[in-house]
Amino acid sequence: MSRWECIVCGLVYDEKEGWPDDGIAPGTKWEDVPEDWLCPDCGVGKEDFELLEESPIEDTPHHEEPVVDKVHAPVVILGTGLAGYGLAKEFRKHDAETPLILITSDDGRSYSKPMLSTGYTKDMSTDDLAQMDAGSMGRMLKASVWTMTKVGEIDTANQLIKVGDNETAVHYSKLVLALGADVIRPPIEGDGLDKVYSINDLLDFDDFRTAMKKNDAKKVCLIGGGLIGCEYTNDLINGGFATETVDPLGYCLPTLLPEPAGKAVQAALEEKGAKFHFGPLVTAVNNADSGVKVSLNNGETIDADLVVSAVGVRPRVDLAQASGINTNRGVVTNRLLETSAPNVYAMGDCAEVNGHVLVYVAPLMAQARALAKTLTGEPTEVSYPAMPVTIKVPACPVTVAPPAQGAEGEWSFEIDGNNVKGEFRNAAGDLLGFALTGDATKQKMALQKELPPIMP
Ligand SMILES: Cc1cc2nc3c(=O)[nH]c(=O)nc-3n(C[C@H](O)[C@H](O)[C@H](O)COP(=O)(O)OP(=O)(O)OC[C@H]3O[C@@H](n4cnc5c(N)ncnc54)[C@H](O)[C@@H]3O)c2cc1C
Repeated sequence: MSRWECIVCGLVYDEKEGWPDDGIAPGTKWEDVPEDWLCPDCGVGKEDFELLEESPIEDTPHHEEPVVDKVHAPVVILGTGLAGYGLAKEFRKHDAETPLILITSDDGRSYSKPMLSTGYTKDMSTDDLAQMDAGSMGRMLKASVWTMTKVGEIDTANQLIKVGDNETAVHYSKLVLALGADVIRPPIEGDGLDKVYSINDLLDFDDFRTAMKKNDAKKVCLIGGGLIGCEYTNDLINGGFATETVDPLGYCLPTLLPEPAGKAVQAALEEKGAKFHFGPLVTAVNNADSGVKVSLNNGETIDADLVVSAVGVRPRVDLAQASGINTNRGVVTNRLLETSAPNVYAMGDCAEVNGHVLVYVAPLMAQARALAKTLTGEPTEVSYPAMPVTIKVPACPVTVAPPAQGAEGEWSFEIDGNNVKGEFRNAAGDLLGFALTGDATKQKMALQKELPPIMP
Protein backbone atom coordinates (compact mmCIF):
# COMPACT_ATOMS: atom_id res chain seq x y z
CA MET A 1 0.00 0.00 0.00
CA SER A 2 1.39 3.42 -0.86
CA ARG A 3 0.43 7.02 -0.17
CA TRP A 4 0.27 9.91 -2.60
CA GLU A 5 0.59 13.56 -1.67
CA CYS A 6 -0.96 16.57 -3.40
CA ILE A 7 1.97 18.83 -4.28
CA VAL A 8 -0.29 21.87 -4.11
CA CYS A 9 -1.97 21.54 -0.72
CA GLY A 10 -0.29 18.55 0.96
CA LEU A 11 -3.44 16.39 1.19
CA VAL A 12 -2.52 12.71 1.33
CA TYR A 13 -4.32 9.89 -0.50
CA ASP A 14 -3.70 6.65 1.37
CA GLU A 15 -4.44 3.47 -0.61
CA LYS A 16 -5.26 1.71 2.64
CA GLU A 17 -8.09 4.13 3.35
CA GLY A 18 -9.24 5.10 -0.15
CA TRP A 19 -11.56 8.12 -0.26
CA PRO A 20 -15.00 6.81 0.68
CA ASP A 21 -16.56 10.30 0.48
CA ASP A 22 -15.93 10.20 -3.26
CA GLY A 23 -16.91 6.55 -3.57
CA ILE A 24 -13.30 5.28 -3.64
CA ALA A 25 -13.21 2.19 -1.43
CA PRO A 26 -10.47 1.50 1.12
CA GLY A 27 -7.68 -0.52 -0.52
CA THR A 28 -8.09 1.14 -3.95
CA LYS A 29 -4.69 1.35 -5.65
CA TRP A 30 -3.63 4.75 -6.95
CA GLU A 31 -3.67 3.54 -10.57
CA ASP A 32 -7.30 2.46 -10.09
CA VAL A 33 -8.42 5.85 -8.78
CA PRO A 34 -10.52 7.40 -11.62
CA GLU A 35 -8.39 9.66 -13.83
CA ASP A 36 -10.85 12.55 -13.37
CA TRP A 37 -10.67 12.44 -9.56
CA LEU A 38 -9.76 15.84 -8.09
CA CYS A 39 -8.00 16.69 -4.86
CA PRO A 40 -10.86 17.19 -2.36
CA ASP A 41 -9.04 20.10 -0.70
CA CYS A 42 -7.64 22.16 -3.56
CA GLY A 43 -9.20 20.68 -6.70
CA VAL A 44 -6.06 19.79 -8.69
CA GLY A 45 -5.97 16.54 -10.72
CA LYS A 46 -4.18 13.23 -10.18
CA GLU A 47 -1.16 14.43 -12.13
CA ASP A 48 -0.41 16.84 -9.29
CA PHE A 49 0.06 14.04 -6.78
CA GLU A 50 3.47 12.61 -5.94
CA LEU A 51 4.33 9.25 -4.50
CA LEU A 52 5.11 9.73 -0.85
CA GLU A 53 7.73 7.19 0.09
CA GLU A 54 6.95 5.66 3.42
CA SER A 55 10.41 6.38 4.72
CA PRO A 56 11.15 3.82 7.41
CA ILE A 57 11.30 5.10 10.95
CA GLU A 58 14.91 5.87 11.55
CA ASP A 59 16.54 4.32 14.54
CA THR A 60 19.99 5.72 13.97
CA PRO A 61 20.94 9.38 14.17
CA HIS A 62 21.34 11.12 10.88
CA HIS A 63 23.10 14.42 10.55
CA GLU A 64 23.57 16.70 7.66
CA GLU A 65 26.69 18.68 6.92
CA PRO A 66 27.18 21.36 9.56
CA VAL A 67 26.23 24.84 8.47
CA VAL A 68 29.16 27.13 9.13
CA ASP A 69 28.17 30.38 7.48
CA LYS A 70 26.69 32.26 10.43
CA VAL A 71 25.40 35.12 8.26
CA HIS A 72 23.21 32.75 6.28
CA ALA A 73 22.73 30.36 9.17
CA PRO A 74 19.35 28.65 9.36
CA VAL A 75 16.55 29.07 11.83
CA VAL A 76 16.80 25.97 14.05
CA ILE A 77 13.87 24.54 16.02
CA LEU A 78 14.58 21.93 18.70
CA GLY A 79 11.59 19.61 19.04
CA THR A 80 8.98 18.31 16.60
CA GLY A 81 5.94 18.13 18.86
CA LEU A 82 2.89 20.28 18.30
CA ALA A 83 4.99 23.31 19.30
CA GLY A 84 7.96 22.69 16.97
CA TYR A 85 5.95 21.62 13.93
CA GLY A 86 3.24 24.18 14.70
CA LEU A 87 5.82 26.97 14.67
CA ALA A 88 7.42 25.66 11.46
CA LYS A 89 4.04 25.70 9.68
CA GLU A 90 3.33 29.26 10.82
CA PHE A 91 6.89 30.35 9.91
CA ARG A 92 6.49 29.06 6.35
CA LYS A 93 3.32 31.15 5.94
CA HIS A 94 5.53 34.24 6.27
CA ASP A 95 8.85 33.04 4.85
CA ALA A 96 9.17 30.36 2.17
CA GLU A 97 12.93 30.59 1.70
CA THR A 98 15.01 30.90 4.89
CA PRO A 99 16.68 27.56 5.61
CA LEU A 100 14.90 25.77 8.42
CA ILE A 101 16.18 22.82 10.44
CA LEU A 102 14.12 20.88 12.98
CA ILE A 103 15.98 18.58 15.34
CA THR A 104 14.30 15.97 17.49
CA SER A 105 15.40 13.19 19.79
CA ASP A 106 12.44 11.04 18.65
CA ASP A 107 11.48 9.68 15.22
CA GLY A 108 9.93 12.96 14.08
CA ARG A 109 6.53 11.56 13.18
CA SER A 110 3.86 14.23 13.50
CA TYR A 111 0.94 13.30 15.71
CA SER A 112 -1.57 14.95 17.97
CA LYS A 113 -0.44 14.22 21.53
CA PRO A 114 -3.93 14.73 23.05
CA MET A 115 -5.12 11.76 20.97
CA LEU A 116 -2.82 9.37 22.90
CA SER A 117 -5.40 9.05 25.66
CA THR A 118 -8.20 8.18 23.22
CA GLY A 119 -6.45 5.21 21.57
CA TYR A 120 -8.81 2.48 22.83
CA THR A 121 -11.92 4.65 22.63
CA LYS A 122 -11.26 5.45 18.97
CA ASP A 123 -9.64 2.07 18.26
CA MET A 124 -6.47 3.67 16.96
CA SER A 125 -3.05 2.04 16.81
CA THR A 126 0.28 3.85 16.88
CA ASP A 127 0.33 3.93 13.08
CA ASP A 128 -3.21 5.33 12.99
CA LEU A 129 -2.16 8.13 15.36
CA ALA A 130 0.97 9.04 13.37
CA GLN A 131 -0.13 11.56 10.77
CA MET A 132 3.07 11.96 8.74
CA ASP A 133 6.64 10.73 8.96
CA ALA A 134 9.64 13.04 9.32
CA GLY A 135 10.47 12.90 5.61
CA SER A 136 6.99 14.01 4.57
CA MET A 137 7.00 16.76 7.20
CA GLY A 138 10.36 17.98 5.89
CA ARG A 139 9.05 18.12 2.32
CA MET A 140 5.86 19.88 3.35
CA LEU A 141 7.74 22.45 5.44
CA LYS A 142 10.65 22.81 3.02
CA ALA A 143 12.84 22.02 6.01
CA SER A 144 15.43 19.53 7.05
CA VAL A 145 14.21 17.29 9.90
CA TRP A 146 16.93 15.51 11.88
CA THR A 147 15.56 12.59 13.83
CA MET A 148 16.90 10.54 16.76
CA THR A 149 19.29 13.42 17.38
CA LYS A 150 19.82 14.84 20.83
CA VAL A 151 21.19 18.33 21.30
CA GLY A 152 23.81 18.22 24.01
CA GLU A 153 24.94 21.83 24.28
CA ILE A 154 24.10 25.35 23.15
CA ASP A 155 26.96 27.81 22.74
CA THR A 156 24.91 30.98 23.00
CA ALA A 157 27.91 33.31 22.51
CA ASN A 158 28.82 31.80 19.13
CA GLN A 159 25.26 30.90 18.20
CA LEU A 160 25.85 27.23 17.63
CA ILE A 161 24.51 23.96 18.94
CA LYS A 162 26.34 20.68 19.31
CA VAL A 163 24.37 17.62 18.34
CA GLY A 164 24.60 13.88 18.82
CA ASP A 165 28.16 13.06 19.79
CA ASN A 166 28.83 16.78 20.40
CA GLU A 167 31.19 16.78 17.42
CA THR A 168 28.68 18.12 14.93
CA ALA A 169 28.21 21.86 15.33
CA VAL A 170 25.37 23.78 13.70
CA HIS A 171 25.24 27.57 13.58
CA TYR A 172 21.87 29.21 13.95
CA SER A 173 20.58 32.66 13.16
CA LYS A 174 17.65 32.06 15.55
CA LEU A 175 17.16 29.08 17.82
CA VAL A 176 13.81 27.96 19.24
CA LEU A 177 13.55 25.57 22.17
CA ALA A 178 10.33 23.54 21.80
CA LEU A 179 11.51 20.66 23.96
CA GLY A 180 8.28 19.75 25.74
CA ALA A 181 7.94 18.42 29.27
CA ASP A 182 9.16 15.30 31.04
CA VAL A 183 6.87 13.09 33.05
CA ILE A 184 7.35 13.26 36.79
CA ARG A 185 8.37 9.84 38.13
CA PRO A 186 7.09 9.25 41.66
CA PRO A 187 9.54 7.59 44.07
CA ILE A 188 8.42 3.96 43.96
CA GLU A 189 10.34 0.88 45.03
CA GLY A 190 10.13 -2.76 44.01
CA ASP A 191 11.22 -5.27 41.40
CA GLY A 192 8.27 -4.65 39.07
CA LEU A 193 9.17 -1.15 37.90
CA ASP A 194 9.64 -2.36 34.32
CA LYS A 195 5.86 -2.85 34.27
CA VAL A 196 5.24 0.83 35.13
CA TYR A 197 4.56 2.91 32.00
CA SER A 198 4.27 6.65 31.39
CA ILE A 199 2.59 7.50 28.09
CA ASN A 200 3.83 10.94 27.09
CA ASP A 201 4.65 10.50 23.40
CA LEU A 202 4.04 8.22 20.44
CA LEU A 203 6.97 5.93 21.24
CA ASP A 204 5.72 5.54 24.85
CA PHE A 205 2.26 4.79 23.48
CA ASP A 206 3.69 2.08 21.23
CA ASP A 207 5.66 0.52 24.11
CA PHE A 208 2.56 0.48 26.31
CA ARG A 209 0.33 -1.05 23.64
CA THR A 210 2.95 -3.71 22.93
CA ALA A 211 3.19 -4.53 26.66
CA MET A 212 -0.61 -4.74 26.99
CA LYS A 213 -0.67 -7.35 24.22
CA LYS A 214 2.42 -9.23 25.37
CA ASN A 215 1.13 -9.53 28.94
CA ASP A 216 -2.40 -10.32 27.78
CA ALA A 217 -3.37 -7.55 30.21
CA LYS A 218 -6.88 -7.40 31.62
CA LYS A 219 -6.37 -4.93 34.46
CA VAL A 220 -4.32 -1.75 34.83
CA CYS A 221 -3.48 0.22 37.98
CA LEU A 222 -3.15 3.96 37.35
CA ILE A 223 -1.08 6.23 39.55
CA GLY A 224 -2.65 9.70 39.49
CA GLY A 225 -6.27 10.81 39.17
CA GLY A 226 -5.58 14.13 37.42
CA LEU A 227 -6.17 15.06 33.77
CA ILE A 228 -3.98 12.37 32.23
CA GLY A 229 -4.83 9.70 34.82
CA CYS A 230 -8.60 10.18 34.41
CA GLU A 231 -8.36 10.29 30.61
CA TYR A 232 -6.42 7.01 30.53
CA THR A 233 -8.78 5.47 33.12
CA ASN A 234 -11.77 6.21 30.88
CA ASP A 235 -9.93 5.11 27.75
CA LEU A 236 -8.89 1.77 29.27
CA ILE A 237 -12.44 1.15 30.47
CA ASN A 238 -13.69 1.85 26.95
CA GLY A 239 -11.12 -0.70 25.76
CA GLY A 240 -12.71 -3.33 28.00
CA PHE A 241 -10.04 -3.33 30.74
CA ALA A 242 -10.50 -3.15 34.51
CA THR A 243 -8.87 -0.16 36.24
CA GLU A 244 -7.92 0.88 39.77
CA THR A 245 -6.69 4.47 40.10
CA VAL A 246 -4.75 5.80 43.10
CA ASP A 247 -4.43 9.48 44.06
CA PRO A 248 -3.33 10.99 47.38
CA LEU A 249 -5.92 13.79 47.09
CA GLY A 250 -9.66 13.43 47.59
CA TYR A 251 -11.41 13.16 44.19
CA CYS A 252 -10.90 13.16 40.41
CA LEU A 253 -8.94 16.04 38.81
CA PRO A 254 -8.29 17.58 42.24
CA THR A 255 -5.90 20.29 41.10
CA LEU A 256 -8.15 21.46 38.25
CA LEU A 257 -11.71 21.04 39.52
CA PRO A 258 -13.61 22.12 42.63
CA GLU A 259 -14.91 19.18 44.66
CA PRO A 260 -18.51 18.82 43.35
CA ALA A 261 -17.26 18.72 39.75
CA GLY A 262 -14.44 16.28 40.56
CA LYS A 263 -16.87 14.04 42.46
CA ALA A 264 -19.23 14.04 39.46
CA VAL A 265 -16.40 12.75 37.24
CA GLN A 266 -15.56 10.13 39.85
CA ALA A 267 -19.20 8.95 40.09
CA ALA A 268 -19.54 8.74 36.30
CA LEU A 269 -16.34 6.71 35.96
CA GLU A 270 -17.36 4.44 38.85
CA GLU A 271 -20.68 3.81 37.11
CA LYS A 272 -18.60 2.50 34.18
CA GLY A 273 -16.63 0.19 36.49
CA ALA A 274 -13.56 2.26 37.48
CA LYS A 275 -12.26 1.83 41.04
CA PHE A 276 -10.56 4.68 42.89
CA HIS A 277 -8.33 4.82 45.96
CA PHE A 278 -8.24 8.44 47.14
CA GLY A 279 -5.87 9.34 50.00
CA PRO A 280 -2.94 6.90 49.79
CA LEU A 281 0.34 7.03 47.89
CA VAL A 282 1.78 4.17 45.84
CA THR A 283 5.00 3.06 47.51
CA ALA A 284 6.06 -0.11 45.65
CA VAL A 285 5.38 -2.21 42.56
CA ASN A 286 6.57 -5.80 42.81
CA ASN A 287 6.33 -8.73 40.44
CA ALA A 288 3.67 -11.26 41.37
CA ASP A 289 2.93 -14.78 40.07
CA SER A 290 0.90 -13.07 37.41
CA GLY A 291 1.39 -9.35 36.77
CA VAL A 292 2.30 -7.05 39.65
CA LYS A 293 1.29 -6.22 43.21
CA VAL A 294 1.01 -2.48 43.85
CA SER A 295 1.51 -1.46 47.50
CA LEU A 296 -0.09 1.66 48.99
CA ASN A 297 1.07 3.47 52.12
CA ASN A 298 -2.22 2.64 53.90
CA GLY A 299 -1.34 -1.06 53.83
CA GLU A 300 -3.63 -1.94 50.92
CA THR A 301 -2.42 -3.73 47.81
CA ILE A 302 -3.77 -3.81 44.26
CA ASP A 303 -3.24 -6.71 41.82
CA ALA A 304 -2.84 -5.62 38.22
CA ASP A 305 -1.18 -6.72 35.00
CA LEU A 306 0.46 -3.36 34.29
CA VAL A 307 0.75 0.10 35.86
CA VAL A 308 0.37 3.50 34.21
CA SER A 309 2.02 6.39 36.01
CA ALA A 310 0.33 9.74 35.34
CA VAL A 311 1.36 12.12 38.09
CA GLY A 312 2.10 15.16 35.96
CA VAL A 313 4.78 16.73 33.79
CA ARG A 314 7.66 19.13 34.35
CA PRO A 315 9.02 21.47 31.62
CA ARG A 316 12.31 20.25 30.12
CA VAL A 317 14.79 22.88 31.25
CA ASP A 318 18.04 20.88 31.50
CA LEU A 319 19.52 21.91 28.15
CA ALA A 320 18.75 25.59 28.73
CA GLN A 321 20.06 25.44 32.29
CA ALA A 322 23.31 23.76 31.22
CA SER A 323 23.74 26.46 28.56
CA GLY A 324 23.38 29.34 31.00
CA ILE A 325 19.88 30.36 29.90
CA ASN A 326 17.56 31.52 32.70
CA THR A 327 15.11 28.92 33.92
CA ASN A 328 12.56 28.83 36.68
CA ARG A 329 9.61 26.40 36.51
CA GLY A 330 10.21 26.46 32.74
CA VAL A 331 12.61 28.19 30.36
CA VAL A 332 11.96 31.83 31.22
CA THR A 333 10.77 34.08 28.37
CA ASN A 334 9.15 37.45 27.93
CA ARG A 335 6.05 37.93 25.80
CA LEU A 336 8.16 37.95 22.65
CA LEU A 337 9.21 34.44 23.73
CA GLU A 338 12.81 35.65 24.00
CA THR A 339 14.95 33.83 26.55
CA SER A 340 17.85 35.45 28.40
CA ALA A 341 20.21 34.51 25.51
CA PRO A 342 20.23 36.59 22.31
CA ASN A 343 18.36 35.00 19.39
CA VAL A 344 17.21 32.07 21.52
CA TYR A 345 13.45 31.64 22.04
CA ALA A 346 11.34 29.08 23.92
CA MET A 347 7.75 27.91 23.47
CA GLY A 348 5.38 25.03 24.16
CA ASP A 349 5.44 22.88 27.29
CA CYS A 350 9.07 23.76 28.11
CA ALA A 351 8.47 27.52 28.32
CA GLU A 352 7.49 29.81 31.17
CA VAL A 353 6.06 32.79 29.33
CA ASN A 354 5.81 35.95 31.38
CA GLY A 355 5.31 33.78 34.49
CA HIS A 356 2.79 31.36 32.90
CA VAL A 357 3.54 27.65 32.50
CA LEU A 358 0.55 26.31 30.53
CA VAL A 359 1.06 22.78 29.23
CA TYR A 360 -1.84 22.77 26.77
CA VAL A 361 -2.29 23.09 23.02
CA ALA A 362 -4.13 26.43 22.79
CA PRO A 363 -1.29 28.44 24.42
CA LEU A 364 1.36 26.88 22.20
CA MET A 365 -0.64 27.67 19.05
CA ALA A 366 -0.95 31.31 20.17
CA GLN A 367 2.82 31.28 20.74
CA ALA A 368 3.49 29.73 17.30
CA ARG A 369 1.49 32.44 15.52
CA ALA A 370 3.20 35.28 17.39
CA LEU A 371 6.72 33.84 17.21
CA ALA A 372 6.48 33.13 13.47
CA LYS A 373 5.93 36.85 12.95
CA THR A 374 8.74 37.81 15.31
CA LEU A 375 11.18 35.47 13.56
CA THR A 376 10.28 36.95 10.19
CA GLY A 377 10.87 40.54 11.17
CA GLU A 378 7.62 41.68 12.82
CA PRO A 379 8.17 41.55 16.59
CA THR A 380 4.86 40.32 18.05
CA GLU A 381 4.04 39.72 21.69
CA VAL A 382 1.95 36.68 22.51
CA SER A 383 -1.48 37.23 24.05
CA TYR A 384 -3.62 34.61 25.74
CA PRO A 385 -7.41 34.92 25.63
CA ALA A 386 -9.46 32.85 28.10
CA MET A 387 -8.58 29.25 27.19
CA PRO A 388 -10.86 26.67 28.82
CA VAL A 389 -9.48 23.12 28.78
CA THR A 390 -11.64 20.23 27.63
CA ILE A 391 -10.88 16.95 29.37
CA LYS A 392 -11.52 13.80 27.39
CA VAL A 393 -13.54 11.75 29.86
CA PRO A 394 -16.48 10.65 27.70
CA ALA A 395 -18.22 9.10 30.74
CA CYS A 396 -18.60 12.67 32.03
CA PRO A 397 -17.32 15.40 29.70
CA VAL A 398 -15.46 18.22 31.48
CA THR A 399 -14.59 21.78 30.52
CA VAL A 400 -12.69 23.89 32.98
CA ALA A 401 -11.26 27.39 33.07
CA PRO A 402 -9.47 27.46 36.43
CA PRO A 403 -9.34 30.87 38.13
CA ALA A 404 -5.86 32.44 38.17
CA GLN A 405 -3.72 31.40 41.13
CA GLY A 406 -4.50 33.56 44.15
CA ALA A 407 -7.68 35.04 42.58
CA GLU A 408 -10.13 36.19 45.23
CA GLY A 409 -13.68 34.95 44.96
CA GLU A 410 -16.02 32.08 45.69
CA TRP A 411 -17.38 29.04 43.91
CA SER A 412 -21.13 28.57 43.50
CA PHE A 413 -22.73 25.46 42.03
CA GLU A 414 -25.80 24.19 40.24
CA ILE A 415 -25.82 20.41 40.58
CA ASP A 416 -28.09 17.91 38.86
CA GLY A 417 -26.65 14.39 39.23
CA ASN A 418 -23.32 14.32 37.37
CA ASN A 419 -24.13 17.59 35.59
CA VAL A 420 -22.36 20.33 37.52
CA LYS A 421 -22.08 24.00 36.70
CA GLY A 422 -19.52 25.71 38.92
CA GLU A 423 -18.83 29.44 38.65
CA PHE A 424 -16.05 31.28 40.43
CA ARG A 425 -16.94 34.96 40.89
CA ASN A 426 -15.35 37.83 42.79
CA ALA A 427 -17.19 40.12 45.23
CA ALA A 428 -18.22 42.40 42.34
CA GLY A 429 -19.83 39.42 40.58
CA ASP A 430 -17.24 39.14 37.78
CA LEU A 431 -16.71 35.62 36.45
CA LEU A 432 -13.07 34.57 37.00
CA GLY A 433 -13.31 30.85 36.27
CA PHE A 434 -15.70 27.96 35.74
CA ALA A 435 -15.94 24.18 35.89
CA LEU A 436 -18.58 22.31 33.88
CA THR A 437 -19.35 18.58 33.80
CA GLY A 438 -21.82 16.43 31.90
CA ASP A 439 -24.62 18.32 30.16
CA ALA A 440 -23.47 21.58 31.78
CA THR A 441 -20.51 21.63 29.34
CA LYS A 442 -23.01 22.98 26.77
CA GLN A 443 -22.77 26.32 28.59
CA LYS A 444 -19.05 26.69 27.82
CA MET A 445 -19.38 29.24 25.00
CA ALA A 446 -21.65 31.57 26.94
CA LEU A 447 -19.41 31.53 30.02
CA GLN A 448 -16.17 31.78 28.07
CA LYS A 449 -17.31 35.14 26.65
CA GLU A 450 -17.59 36.50 30.19
CA LEU A 451 -14.07 35.46 31.27
CA PRO A 452 -11.15 37.89 31.38
CA PRO A 453 -8.17 37.06 29.13
CA ILE A 454 -5.30 35.17 30.79
CA MET A 455 -2.70 37.54 29.31
CA PRO A 456 -4.28 40.44 27.41
C1 LIG B 1 -2.16 11.95 27.18
C2 LIG B 1 -2.18 13.43 27.00
C3 LIG B 1 -3.38 14.07 26.69
C4 LIG B 1 -3.41 15.45 26.52
N1 LIG B 1 -4.60 16.05 26.22
C5 LIG B 1 -4.64 17.37 26.02
C6 LIG B 1 -5.86 18.03 25.66
O1 LIG B 1 -6.93 17.38 25.55
N2 LIG B 1 -5.85 19.37 25.43
C7 LIG B 1 -4.69 20.10 25.54
O2 LIG B 1 -4.73 21.32 25.30
N3 LIG B 1 -3.53 19.53 25.89
C8 LIG B 1 -3.47 18.19 26.11
N4 LIG B 1 -2.29 17.60 26.45
C9 LIG B 1 -1.06 18.44 26.51
C10 LIG B 1 -0.53 18.71 25.10
O3 LIG B 1 -0.55 17.52 24.36
C11 LIG B 1 0.89 19.30 25.20
O4 LIG B 1 0.75 20.55 25.83
C12 LIG B 1 1.58 19.50 23.86
O5 LIG B 1 1.43 18.38 23.02
C13 LIG B 1 3.06 19.82 24.08
O6 LIG B 1 3.71 19.98 22.87
P1 LIG B 1 5.26 20.35 22.81
O7 LIG B 1 5.61 20.40 21.36
O8 LIG B 1 5.54 21.51 23.66
O9 LIG B 1 6.01 19.11 23.50
P2 LIG B 1 6.29 17.62 22.97
O10 LIG B 1 5.18 17.13 22.13
O11 LIG B 1 6.63 16.82 24.17
O12 LIG B 1 7.57 17.76 22.04
C14 LIG B 1 8.85 17.89 22.54
C15 LIG B 1 9.84 17.59 21.44
O13 LIG B 1 11.18 17.89 21.90
C16 LIG B 1 12.06 16.83 21.55
N5 LIG B 1 13.22 16.85 22.47
C17 LIG B 1 13.22 16.82 23.82
N6 LIG B 1 14.48 16.93 24.30
C18 LIG B 1 15.31 17.06 23.22
C19 LIG B 1 16.72 17.26 23.04
N7 LIG B 1 17.57 17.36 24.06
N8 LIG B 1 17.20 17.37 21.78
C20 LIG B 1 16.36 17.30 20.72
N9 LIG B 1 15.02 17.15 20.84
C21 LIG B 1 14.51 17.02 22.06
C22 LIG B 1 11.16 15.60 21.64
O14 LIG B 1 11.70 14.53 20.92
C23 LIG B 1 9.87 16.15 20.99
O15 LIG B 1 9.98 16.13 19.59
C24 LIG B 1 -2.22 16.21 26.65
C25 LIG B 1 -1.01 15.57 26.95
C26 LIG B 1 -0.99 14.19 27.13
C27 LIG B 1 0.32 13.50 27.45
